[in-house]
Amino acid sequence: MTLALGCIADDYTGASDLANTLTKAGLRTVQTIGVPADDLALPEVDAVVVSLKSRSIPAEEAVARSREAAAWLNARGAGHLLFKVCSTFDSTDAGNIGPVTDALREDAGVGIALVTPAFPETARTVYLGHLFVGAVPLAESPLKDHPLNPMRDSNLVRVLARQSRAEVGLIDLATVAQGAEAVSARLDALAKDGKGAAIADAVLDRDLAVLGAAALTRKVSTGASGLGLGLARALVAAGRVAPAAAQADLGPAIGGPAACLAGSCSQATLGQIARAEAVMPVRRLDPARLLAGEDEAGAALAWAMERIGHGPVLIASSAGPEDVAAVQAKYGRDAAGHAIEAAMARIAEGLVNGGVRRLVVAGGETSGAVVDRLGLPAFRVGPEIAAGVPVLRTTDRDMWLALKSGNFGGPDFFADALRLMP
Ligand SMILES: Nc1ncnc2c1ncn2[C@@H]1O[C@H](COP(=O)(O)OP(=O)(O)O)[C@@H](O)[C@H]1O
Ligand SMILES: O=C(O)[C@H](O)C(=O)COP(=O)(O)O
Repeated sequence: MTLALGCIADDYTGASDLANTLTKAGLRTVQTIGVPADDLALPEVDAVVVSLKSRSIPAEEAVARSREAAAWLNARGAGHLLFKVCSTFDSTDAGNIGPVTDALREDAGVGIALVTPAFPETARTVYLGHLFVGAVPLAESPLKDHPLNPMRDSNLVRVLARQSRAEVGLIDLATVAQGAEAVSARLDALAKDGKGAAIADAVLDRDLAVLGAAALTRKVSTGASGLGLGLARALVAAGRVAPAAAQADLGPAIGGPAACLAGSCSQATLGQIARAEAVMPVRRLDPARLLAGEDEAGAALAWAMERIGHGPVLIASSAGPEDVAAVQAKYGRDAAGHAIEAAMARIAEGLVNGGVRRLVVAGGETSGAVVDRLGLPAFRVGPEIAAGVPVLRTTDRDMWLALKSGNFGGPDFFADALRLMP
C-alpha cells in the first residue's frame, strides 16, 4: 500500500468527517481507530485517516500518539501528512494543536506548516486569521461554552502561538487570492522569518484548492476537513490520485435494533435531541445521580432494552451551558466529562450485546469512548447523512455507525441517520 495522503485526526467524529470529505472528493479512504496493528487487513486505498482520542488529553501524550500514527502512515508511503483538527479549532491554551504540529513538522524536517480550520461548507471561514462560525466570530459563538475546550479567542494566530514553541504567522486572503505559488512563497518568507506555522485565510471553497496545492509543497499540514478537501483536489489535479468512480458499495442491509447516544452539549445536538423526542423514546441521564454513584447507566440500559424491539431509542446526557457548568463546578470538568463518557460507553456495550447493530453517537469525545469500548478497529465510509457526517460500516463485524460531530447535522439528524443505515 502506498498512500497519497496520511491523516491523523484528534477525535473520532472529526476523523469520520474528514474521511467523508476525502471520499466525496474521489479518494478511496478508510478510517482506522487508533494506530492499526500491522496485521490489520485494509483495502487498497489512497488515504487512511487514523482516529485518535487526543484532542483533550495532555499535550505530551497527544504528541506521542500522533508520532506513532505518523510512523505507521510513513511506513506505508504517505506522500503528505494532514493533522486533522476541529473546524472550530477546539483546544485549550494547554492544548495540542501547536505541540502536535510542531512535532510532526520537525520530525519531517519541514520548516513551516500551513494551518487552517476553514471549512466553508459548514460555515467555518477564516479572515485575517480570525475564525468565524457562521456570521459570528468564534469567541461569540456557542463554542465559547464548550464543556472541554471553550473557545474564547477568535484570533487563531494568537491561539496557536500560545500553544506552540514556534512563532506563528499569517497568510492573508489577498495572498490566497493570488494562487498556490503566492501562498508557497509566503510560507517560504515566513519560515525565513523564523515562523514554524502559518494560519491561512479561506472564505470560499476555491480558496481551499489553492491552500491544498500550496500545502502539498511540504510534507505536513494542519487543518480541518476543508484543508482535506483542498489536498484531495490538489492530489487529483496533480495526477497523484485517480479519482474513484463512485461511492463504494458497502454491502447488504444489516437491519436489527437501532439506538442513538448523545453526549455532545452543542447547540445543534440539543436541538436535534428535542426533535428526536417527536419520533422516538428519549431518556435523559441525570449527571448528578451518575456522578454521585447511582447506576444511571444500568437504569438507562434497562430502559432501552425494554424498547428497542419496537423501534429506535435515544439516550442523552446533553445539557445546556448553565447545567453543564453546575455539574463541572461540583464534580470537576474532567472528572464529570470522563465519568459521563464512561457511562455512555457502558450503555453502548450493553446495547450491542443486546443486539443493536445500528448505532448513532453524537459528540467527538463521546464517540471515542463508545468506539473504544466496543473495540472497533476500522470503518469503511458510506453515504453522507449531513455535511461532515457519513454512515460508517465496521470492518470486523456487521454494524452501521454514525459518529456525529457535535456541531454538525440538520434538525432531524437522528432520524435522517437511521434512514441511511438499513
Ligand atoms: N450534562 C453534562 N454535564 C457535563 N458534562 C457533560 C454533560 N453531558 C456530556 N458532558 C461531557 O461533555 C463532553 C462533550 O464532548 P463531545 O462528546 O466531544 O461533544 P462535542 O462533539 O459537542 O464536542 C464530554 O466529555 C461529555 O462527557
Ligand atoms: O468540526 C470538525 O472539524 C470536526 O467534525 C470535529 O472535529 C468535530 O469535533 P466534535 O468534538 O465532534 O465537535
